[in-house]
Order: sequence, then structure tokens, then C-alpha cells
Amino acid sequence: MDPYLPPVARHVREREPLIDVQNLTKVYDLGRGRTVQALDGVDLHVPQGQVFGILGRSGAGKSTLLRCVNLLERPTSGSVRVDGQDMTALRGAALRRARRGIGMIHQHFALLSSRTVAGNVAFPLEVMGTPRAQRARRVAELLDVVGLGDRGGSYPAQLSGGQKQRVGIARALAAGPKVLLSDEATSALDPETTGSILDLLRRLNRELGLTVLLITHEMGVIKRVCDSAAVMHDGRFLESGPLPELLAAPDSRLADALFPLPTVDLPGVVTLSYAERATEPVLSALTREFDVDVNILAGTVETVAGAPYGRLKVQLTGERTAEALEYLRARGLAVRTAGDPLAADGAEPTGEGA
Ligand SMILES: Nc1ncnc2c1ncn2[C@@H]1O[C@H](COP(=O)(O)OP(=O)(O)OP(=O)(O)O)[C@@H](O)[C@H]1O
Repeated sequence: MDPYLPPVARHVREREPLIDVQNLTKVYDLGRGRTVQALDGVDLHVPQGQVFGILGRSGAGKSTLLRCVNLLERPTSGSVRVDGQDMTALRGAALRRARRGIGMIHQHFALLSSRTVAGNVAFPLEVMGTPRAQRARRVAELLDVVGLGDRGGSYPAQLSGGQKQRVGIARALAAGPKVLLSDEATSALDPETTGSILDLLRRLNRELGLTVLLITHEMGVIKRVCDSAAVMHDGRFLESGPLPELLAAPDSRLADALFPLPTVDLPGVVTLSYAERATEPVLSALTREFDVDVNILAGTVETVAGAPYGRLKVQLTGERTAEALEYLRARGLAVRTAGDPLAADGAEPTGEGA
């Protein structure tokens, strides 16, 4: 950043999201007059240093969106800015240069089987014309970062899936990007390996200030690493924002997807969501102060984005139930009663759990 910018301009620049996508559409032409609208007015704002997850079922448009961010796919309309640069305005060499600031990892790793691990990581540096000695130093450094310091001479076929993805990550980081795009990077891995790759991404995010935009159909990925998330369906975001805010909304589809509770067909059933708050004293207060009986039907408590989050389905009975619900709302709990609108069109926006 230019240190001589006046303070106001500097402030404005710092506030601009690192990835700023506005009103993006993508229509694929299938020929014979047939088209598919893969993106339908997507707004995506990812602040620097965040891990942002996009959750959606197959066909929701996740890959198309990711590929529009680095212009592997050219959007039909709308704007894509990455690190202040209008990506859609770039072509040829200028676009290739801008892409160096955006690393990408893939579900099936996309490694070159004829090259060693070190050769794979060195590949983007060769393309950039990095001198040999500098290249060797950088490759060694990157392999250390991903925990493969001793595997530089191995070939991809000799590695486990998790190790291959670590090579993919090292290669994606070779040019020193500010942004890492992750295209279902853990979908082909078992749960334990998935966890270790997600932890690595989190560490890179924290230690290098790397901004990560990932797409997934796995709930566990969102819970484990994301600061913010969006739920995508039919080329649109149904909801997006910081995870704690999304989960705190009484009608959050993300909360329904991440913490599903069984349907219970009883009178007086209420769904309560809370963050960083123990429910026990709150629920016992309902009985004490409002003479309301509380019957816990189902519930879950987990850590999300490093903070405790819980959801309960309870049955409340008593004359003063309405007052009791107000009491809960006043204490910051999200309260959804059976009469509240749920997912408006009944769409199940997300895929299978992790
Ligand atoms: N190159 C293409 N040509 C034509 N249609 C495409 C193309 N790529 C994607 N589509 C269509 O666009 C829609 C969105 O696809 P996309 O791959 O972006 O979804 P996705 O959420 O990433 O799904 P998946 O997880 O299965 O990859 C789908 O209907 C798909 O068939």
C-alpha cells in the first residue's frame, strides 16, 4: 500500500473486502438454444484473513463461482474484484499475473504424476521464471510448511491422499498468493485426514494471513474452519455472513443444515439456539419465574468457529409461555416456535453431512 495516501483513502482501501463479487451471473450456452443459469446474481464479500465457506448441493453453482473468482470461467455479467483489481477487465499476461495472487487446490489434487513432489511444487515457479537456486530454497520451505520436508523426492503415486493434498497446497502457495481457493479439497479424503488438512488450512490462514475461499458439500468443513459462510442453491446465496450471526438467526437455514433436529409433532414445541451461553440456568428460570414446564426433546452442543453453540428443541407448557419466550429472546437466545416460517420454499439447500 502507498504509505503517502491520505488517511481517509487508506481507511477506505483497508475496508474493501479482499474478494468482492457483485451481482455475478453465469449462463452456459448448451447449444440449440438451450442454456443453464449456473449463477444468478451472487454477491460475495470476503474480508482479508477470513476463511469463507460456501455450502451447497451438487449443481448449486459452487464450482462455477469459484472459477469465476480467478477468471478460469468468465462471468456473463457482474464484477469480480480481488485485492482491489477488477479481474474481468484483465486478459492474457495481465490475467496470468493477477492469478499468481490466487492459489487453488482441487478435490483430486491435480498433480503431475511424472514429476516428483518437489517437481510439482516447483512447477509454478518455473513458469514464473524463478531462478533455480531460489526455486529450490522456496520448494524446501514450502514442503516444510505443509509437513512434507522429507518427501521431496517421492512421486505422487507413492503418497497417501492427505499427503497429495499437502503437495497441492504447497504448489498453490508457491507464488505467495494472498487468496487460496479450495475446490472440495477434502471430499476425497477420510474424516481424520480431512481434519488434518483443514487444520493445516487454518494454520496457514492464521500464520500467513491467507484468505481462504472454500466450497464444500460437507457440514463438518464449515463447522471446523470457517469464519463466515454462505448457503448456495440454484445459483443463488440463500444466506451469507459471519457464522455466529447466521447461526443466531431464528430461521437460519445454515443452523438447520449444521445442527439438524428431529421434527416433533407436539404442541408448544420451540427451537432454541444460543452461543456462548449455558442454557441450564435460563431454562430453570422459566420454571421458577414463569411457572412454565420445560421438556427437552432433542439437542446438540458443539464448538463452531472456536465458540460453543447449542440448539435445543423443547416443549413448553404453562399459561405464561409467551412471556417465557420473550424472556429467552431478551437474553439473546434465538427462538423459533412452530408457527414461525421455516425454509420458505422447503428447499433443502445442502448436501450430506461430514
Ligand atoms: N462447462 C459447463 N457447461 C455447461 N453447463 C455447466 C458447465 N459447468 C457447470 N455447468 C452447469 O452449471 C450448474 C452449476 O454447476 P457447478 O459445477 O458450478 O455446481 P456445483 O455446486 O459446483 O456442483 P458439484 O459439486 O457437483 O460440482 C449445473 O447445472 C451444471 O450442470
